[in-house]
Amino acid sequence: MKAKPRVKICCIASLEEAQAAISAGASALGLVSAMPSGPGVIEEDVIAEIARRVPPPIGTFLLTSETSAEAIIAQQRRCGTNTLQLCDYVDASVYRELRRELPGIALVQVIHVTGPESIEVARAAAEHVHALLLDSGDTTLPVKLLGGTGRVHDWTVSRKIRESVKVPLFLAGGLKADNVAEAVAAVEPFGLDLCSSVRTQGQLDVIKLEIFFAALAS
Ligand SMILES: O=C(O)c1ccccc1NCC(=O)[C@H](O)[C@H](O)COP(=O)(O)O
Repeated sequence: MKAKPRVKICCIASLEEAQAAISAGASALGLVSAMPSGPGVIEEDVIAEIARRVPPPIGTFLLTSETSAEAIIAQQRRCGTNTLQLCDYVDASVYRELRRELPGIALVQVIHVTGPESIEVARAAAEHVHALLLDSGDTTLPVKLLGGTGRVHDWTVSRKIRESVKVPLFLAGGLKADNVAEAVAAVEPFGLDLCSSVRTQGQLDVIKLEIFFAALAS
């Protein structure tokens, strides 16, 4: 029997939400720093507090929209998370600088799956990072959409990406109890990432979390 994918609960807004997500079964937490758009942004001092208090081996992902090595390194040092999630695209030289300056910090590149052209983007990024996260944003809009869209993308493209890269892959974008089984069957990702579907009026909803984890387990 195949192992179930790990679950990352994103848009965590407080220590209480972090503890609720971990109790429900999350392996990793997403902590969203300044973004051009989206509902899940929190202050860096809150991110730092959560990162400090969460027990190992839970992944603490700092979501950043920064694209320069200098800015990303400074932000990771302020926040102290064990993982960096790059929500926008960066130059290859940035990955090299991050690896040199932040040894031990895992790098996860978000690929916004807009169509078959995303396969080559994913292949190139996979050479430099520890994992990819496939999401439904769009970096070409006048105000970039870098996540938290609640929208599903084309999972047949995601599947092709999974088959083209050697690094573990997280699937994100509109995942919920009703579609998680189909998503897992279609893509067979290492991990799942979700935000909107487990919230009610912006707050993490423990009942929705339970329903999601039960659907994944069934
Ligand atoms: O939620 C935000 O404000 C956000 C903004 C920009 C980048 C990422 C953001 N959210 C975190 C995530 O990565 C989401 O978990 C991911 O996009 C899936 O979200 P959803 O489709 O709502 O489940």
